Amino acid sequence: MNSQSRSPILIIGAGISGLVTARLLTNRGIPNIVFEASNPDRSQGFAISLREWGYSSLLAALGDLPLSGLTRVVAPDRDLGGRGWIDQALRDNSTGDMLVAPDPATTHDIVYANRNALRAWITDSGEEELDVRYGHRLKDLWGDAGNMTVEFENGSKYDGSFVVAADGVHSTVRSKILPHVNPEVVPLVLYHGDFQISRQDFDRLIKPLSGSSNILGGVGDGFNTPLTVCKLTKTQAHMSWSYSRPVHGDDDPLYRPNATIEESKQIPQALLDELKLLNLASPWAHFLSPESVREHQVYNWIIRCVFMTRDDIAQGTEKGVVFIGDSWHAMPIFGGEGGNHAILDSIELANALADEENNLKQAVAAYYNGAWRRCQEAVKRSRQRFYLLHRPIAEWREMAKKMRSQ
Ligand SMILES: Cc1cc2nc3c(=O)[nH]c(=O)nc-3n(C[C@H](O)[C@H](O)[C@H](O)COP(=O)(O)OP(=O)(O)OC[C@H]3O[C@@H](n4cnc5c(N)ncnc54)[C@H](O)[C@@H]3O)c2cc1C
Repeated sequence: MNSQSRSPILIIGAGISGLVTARLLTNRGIPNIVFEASNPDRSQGFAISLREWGYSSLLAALGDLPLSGLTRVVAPDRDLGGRGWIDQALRDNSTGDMLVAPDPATTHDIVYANRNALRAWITDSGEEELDVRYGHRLKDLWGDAGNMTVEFENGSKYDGSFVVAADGVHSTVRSKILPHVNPEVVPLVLYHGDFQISRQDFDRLIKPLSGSSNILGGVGDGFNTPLTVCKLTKTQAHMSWSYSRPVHGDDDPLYRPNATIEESKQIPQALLDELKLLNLASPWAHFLSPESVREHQVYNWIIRCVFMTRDDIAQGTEKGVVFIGDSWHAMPIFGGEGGNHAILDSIELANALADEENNLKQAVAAYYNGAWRRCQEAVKRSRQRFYLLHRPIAEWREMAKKMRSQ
């Protein structure tokens, strides 16, 4: 059978996992179509960390591409010849002193990547163009393995052999076929602010502490305030800050698990009041002051975990669906792993589909057999990392003292 006459695999979602899957299937001549709810010009300016085990696997799967080809396109500091390096150091954000110094053995393990640029790089990493249909928000799906139909809010319908649910933590596919699987809100507070400053200000305020690192890590007494570079040019720095901490008691005004998207974009007075009391040193004090924050584009992330049983997965397979990325294992972002597992899922699924093209259910079972334990362990690790990163400052200082005396 030639690839034109085979029924396509229908991929819902053009995030990291959907695009990597589509790219790898397309490179292997397996027909597929990606459907994405948003428009092509959507912007997700912020960056994510790609770990060595994530980006190396991706480069290998794409045909042993060189790392330099990736960093040249996705590194936030690429315009200045940077490679998206981060030093993984943590500083006391009330003094600027180093608490956890960079470990020379691991400082090249992470590449920081601008999300928009990463999506474009994945899309372009092959000879044949990807078939991505933007403005297609999935409404419903039905059928069984080998014979699926998907319907979109714009009224269009498509037939295909199997559905790949790459539609993220709020997966419509999951809610349709496994409505009992609900994301669990993790009790933590996370605000994120986007802002731009001149290169002069960047060099004066941030660079003396960050050096060439694309993240300036800062921890306080049970809270975190990293400053991160999204894009650095000769004249401008597009930056973001995060402020995170565990939830305080039952009436925490900054914990709003039911906030709508619009509410999440508003800046609560309680946030400004709290930031004022943090006693931050420069440069954090400069960017996290109530006056500055009022000028920033602020977003309150509500962090959710998704957990599925083997039984859920088996039911999904019977209904002609395979899950990848956050749709089946969204995890707290503090491990910096979710996007990397989305990449590995996609690689492993594409390999399995290429090996067992005539038996899709078997291919999907082989994929889950490999991915299951990796993803469950990552969810656990990410939860633990949140608590480690938000420990009391006395513990951080004690740890720093011990490390210095070793
Ligand atoms: C603030 C933040 C920082 C993070 N930092 C890191 C990090 O440093 N390192 C890391 O590895 N991970 C990080 N993560 C996690 C990482 O972003 C996710 O794990 C990753 O994006 C998951 O990819 P995905 O393709 O599964 O889902 P997504 O990236 O969420 O993509 C899902 C896509 O599906 C589309 N979609 C949704 N519903 C529909 C529908 N009904 N019809 C059609 N399309 C639909 C969406 O528009 C979206 O494009 C971070 C997450 C956040 C929120």
